[in-house]
Amino acid sequence: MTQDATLDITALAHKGEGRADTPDGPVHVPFTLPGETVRVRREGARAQLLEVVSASPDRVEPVCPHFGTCGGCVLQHMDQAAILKWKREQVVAAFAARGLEGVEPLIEPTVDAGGRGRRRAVFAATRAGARILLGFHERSSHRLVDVSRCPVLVPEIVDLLPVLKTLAARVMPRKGEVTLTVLATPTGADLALASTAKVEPRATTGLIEEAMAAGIARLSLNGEVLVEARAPAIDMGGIPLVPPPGAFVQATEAGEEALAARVLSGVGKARKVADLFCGSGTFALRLARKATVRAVEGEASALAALDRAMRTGAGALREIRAERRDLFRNPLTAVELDDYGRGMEAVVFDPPRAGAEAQAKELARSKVPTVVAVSCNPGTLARDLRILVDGGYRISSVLPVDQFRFSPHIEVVAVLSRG
Ligand SMILES: C[S@@+](CC[C@H](N)C(=O)[O-])C[C@H]1O[C@@H](n2cnc3c(N)ncnc32)[C@H](O)[C@@H]1O
Repeated sequence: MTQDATLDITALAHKGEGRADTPDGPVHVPFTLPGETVRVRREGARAQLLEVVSASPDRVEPVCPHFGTCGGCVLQHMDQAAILKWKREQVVAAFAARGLEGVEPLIEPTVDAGGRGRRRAVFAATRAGARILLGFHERSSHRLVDVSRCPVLVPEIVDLLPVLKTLAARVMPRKGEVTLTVLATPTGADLALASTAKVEPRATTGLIEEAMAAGIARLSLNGEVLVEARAPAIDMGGIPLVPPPGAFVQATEAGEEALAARVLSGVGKARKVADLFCGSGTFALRLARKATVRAVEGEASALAALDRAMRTGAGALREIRAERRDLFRNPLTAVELDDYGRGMEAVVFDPPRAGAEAQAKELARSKVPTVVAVSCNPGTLARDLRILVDGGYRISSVLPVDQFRFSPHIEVVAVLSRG
């Protein structure tokens, strides 16, 4: 049952939605801010904003015409300095929930790492009658918002939007969507298409010609490279890396620099380092300039890319021993990490959102002097740090990094040591 109401927003919940605390429980209202009084249409624990009756001083004009419908951004109505402060508070709250309150003074101000914009984007495209829609899904919906501009992406990707639409049309299934993963690189875009459509050889030729005419560096379809006009290489601390099609890379260059700088300073003078969940070597390739590195990762294609980058940078790098391993089921054990006194001097881990609980338990039993934890999820990070602290580690610094402007996401690097 819907019902119109006037509510006072008391907090910004972790998904970036305003929250009103009412006698019958919390109500979440997207696009509102703490301190605001708002008129809403309420349905149970959620409500739709109708009018801001009294606005927060942190309220600003959104920069994008798609804001409000497009599910890509949730916080364009909030001043950037206030967003950075709120993101730090999310880390503080996650740590406090695990009994790590004493760490609060060590949590630094959030680094604004939006830089020139996100260099990697994942779009969906679908057919709507005679038109192709390309963009992001509406919030909590399968409907697509057809995006013509986007302030969070680097301009090179925005300029490609019309071409992406025509390329998507060529591989559009009768029903459903095409997924387009785009990475902007200095040599041109790396475009990875995923589609369930059966694509005839003639259509593939047209696809390749059109992509080449648009200056796309590499084009792949369902994981298979169709054409590579130029290697889509990105710089990893001076070493060129060609990531696998559609693979994970840090969202912004500025974000990667901020995370990598803290990883390197956290590791310090350690000369034997493990980089766990290493991907294609964002940290390993930088660490290997001064240390021998054991790089562990679950994805074979990421390790193959790391291997090629290692060979390219051979003269500048020490040994990187790369290993494919499922670190959830089979973490590096305390015995392996310590290797009877000849083991790791530092361990870096950067897991997916689920965190690295099994690995943290092994580290907690080890004698590794320094651990650097990188995370995109403060909740699982706090859980893993609790395990490390209970195992005798001391947290020495915590750096929140914001590379997802206007979103509730936050990355964190925590440095720990044991005496
Ligand atoms: C957040 S990414 C970090 C990658 C890398 N550190 C970087 O900055 O580019 C997480 C990585 O963990 C890997 N991964 C996910 N589950 C894994 C598992 N169970 N075992 C090992 N690696 C895993 C993913 O393939 C991905 O490369």
